[in-house]
Amino acid sequence: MGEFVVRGRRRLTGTVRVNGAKNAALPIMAATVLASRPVLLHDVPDLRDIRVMSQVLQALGAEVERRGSDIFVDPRTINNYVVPAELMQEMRASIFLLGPLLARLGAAEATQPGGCAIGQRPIDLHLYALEQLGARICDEDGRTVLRADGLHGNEVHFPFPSVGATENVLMAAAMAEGETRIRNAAMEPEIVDLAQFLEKLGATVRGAGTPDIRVTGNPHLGATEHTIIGDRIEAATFILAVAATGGDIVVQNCMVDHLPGLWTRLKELGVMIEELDAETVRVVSEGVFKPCPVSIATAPYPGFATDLQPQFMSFLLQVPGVHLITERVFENRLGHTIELRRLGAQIVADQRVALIYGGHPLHGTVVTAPDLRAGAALVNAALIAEGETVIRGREVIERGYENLDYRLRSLGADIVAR
Ligand SMILES: CC(=O)N[C@H]1[C@@H](OP(=O)(O)OP(=O)(O)OC[C@H]2O[C@@H](n3ccc(=O)[nH]c3=O)[C@H](O)[C@@H]2O)O[C@H](CO)[C@@H](O)[C@@H]1O
Ligand SMILES: C=C(OP(=O)(O)O)C(=O)O
Repeated sequence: MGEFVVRGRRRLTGTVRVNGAKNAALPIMAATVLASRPVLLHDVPDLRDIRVMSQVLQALGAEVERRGSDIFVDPRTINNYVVPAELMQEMRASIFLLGPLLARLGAAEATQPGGCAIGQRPIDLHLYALEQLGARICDEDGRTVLRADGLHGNEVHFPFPSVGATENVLMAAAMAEGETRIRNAAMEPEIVDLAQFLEKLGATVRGAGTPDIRVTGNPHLGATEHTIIGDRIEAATFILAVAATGGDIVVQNCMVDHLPGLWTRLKELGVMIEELDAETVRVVSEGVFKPCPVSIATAPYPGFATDLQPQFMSFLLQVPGVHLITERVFENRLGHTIELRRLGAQIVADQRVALIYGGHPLHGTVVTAPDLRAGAALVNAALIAEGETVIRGREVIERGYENLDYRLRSLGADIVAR
């Protein structure tokens, strides 16, 4: 198991460019199954999940090649509808293959997906949505098997705006006959990016980014090139790091509109955020805050992103006051509170709610990343802690952050990977 070693209390200065978003790239890579000719994707981060998705596509019969920060996919040779069980276990995003495979080959077969252990994460909404489009679903020895004699547009009404289920049905609907209406759809920027990719392939998608999406399918989707949007969670992780440590950084390829809840809260606390242009921000912070209680609750977009909740908690450790964080999206996403306490953080938590007593000094120790964003939160906390912190489980963090140590070092942090 690899680790990061951080010596904290360094001011961060310089410029960092945000990579393409993992959570936009993964569904778009799955959607290449729908294309009838080769697809070129730009700005795809080189992360383990992306490599696993490439392996899945290859196992299905596609030709996949990384060319620098691009990924080339030739889906013409896809002829297998079974997602290998060992690759399914590697990541949650393998479930994205169900919709595209069903649409293209009339069948899809998969086992339960893996991914971060932050809750039960069932796939019932994915299956419900695909069933509405004509899938027949059965369970065969723990494998979920879907079959369809052609998909047909229909109404899909989600009881909860699941990001992954919205993406899965969007992809299936892009090739289905007729119109699909998705009600209570997820509105995340990654959904909009997927919809734009599907439009470039030849589907008609209206309303992506709102709760009411209409898709008119096209059985003969073509080919395209597409640049993946900047990763809003990665951008915010860097911004919260400098807000807490103090410093002055410029963040490039940062979609200002994609982080609605964060700006107001940071500005209220005295962090200066200057929009240099639509994709570049300058963040200046003293790293010293007046007492100010903060309360946030995570929610689907445009609410406060659950993928930022752990990093925001680390930041609040630097702000004097009693703060409240409520995790509403996943039922088990406060695992970092135990590890943050090892660093001296004063936090009281149950499964969904945490009270953070901010403004107390942190001191370096050995901690373990329980999941991806929790691991990023530990790195950020180590940046403000006195002395040396060892963060075990580097691979877990590198699922979502490419070259994190190198990029933080370039901003002046004392961090090494080993
Ligand atoms: C690869 C990717 O893009 N991952 C993101 C995606 O995950 P993912 O697509 O898995 O997240 P969902 O929006 O589907 O899940 C949200 C909630 O719905 C529940 N649920 C979901 C599907 C289902 O069929 N049944 C069900 O009950 C989940 O258990 C969870 O409690 O959105 C999450 C919420 O913003 C983010 O934290 C993840 O980083
Ligand atoms: C939880 C995440 O990813 P996944 O859904 O792939 O587990 C994440 O990106 O924070």
